[in-house]
Amino acid sequence: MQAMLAARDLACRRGERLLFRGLSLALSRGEACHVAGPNGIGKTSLIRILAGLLRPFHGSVECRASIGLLDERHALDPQVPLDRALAFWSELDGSGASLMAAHRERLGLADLADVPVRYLSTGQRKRAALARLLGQRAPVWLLDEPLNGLDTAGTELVETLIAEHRAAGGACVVASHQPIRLTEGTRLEITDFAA
Ligand SMILES: Nc1ncnc2c1ncn2[C@@H]1O[C@H](COP(=O)(O)OP(=O)(O)OP(=O)(O)O)[C@@H](O)[C@H]1O
Repeated sequence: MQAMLAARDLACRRGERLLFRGLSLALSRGEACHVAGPNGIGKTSLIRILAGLLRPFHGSVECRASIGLLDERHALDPQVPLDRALAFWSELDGSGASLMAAHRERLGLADLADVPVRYLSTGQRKRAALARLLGQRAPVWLLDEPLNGLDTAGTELVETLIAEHRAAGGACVVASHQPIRLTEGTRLEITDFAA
């Protein structure tokens, strides 16, 4: 099967430091990879390279589908109520108001539609970013620390959403220093590629 996302022989340099080298990965439909490693090893840097936001020092990335990126930058207008902040994206993504309302409900945000984004808690903001990710309907998910700020139920929900995404033919890379349940997923330890 042809890979949806393939990275070949990546090296990453930040400032004067070479973080990793010789790193390759390939994901086909339905596959997932947990990128693991301690703080500062280069997980976020790898996600940003895969997303096309950071140029690798060496190597290449090929992606045959659109990417949904979830990271610490939630890109939700802090000044407007949650439903308007999400509507901005659902209009751009063409996913429709009723579908976004269903995503809000699924993420446990139904009662927060009128609350300005700046008043949301850390976990609520993460849930809102996940609602936007669902609305985006991108086949390749790049999730950077998706469990940060989430309670136990939120963690289980993320694991379920990833499983559903894969079952629907999507692929997923998850960078997380926390354990995450990815059925039959692969694990990539960045320390194995430390320069
Ligand atoms: N723009 C930059 N210039 C120089 N160094 C940087 C830059 N951005 C990140 N770094 C350094 O690169 C290293 C890797 O950072 P990165 O955020 O990729 O790590 P991480 O594995 O995601 O860490 P964490 O688990 O703490 O989120 C860190 O030492 C960081 O200080």
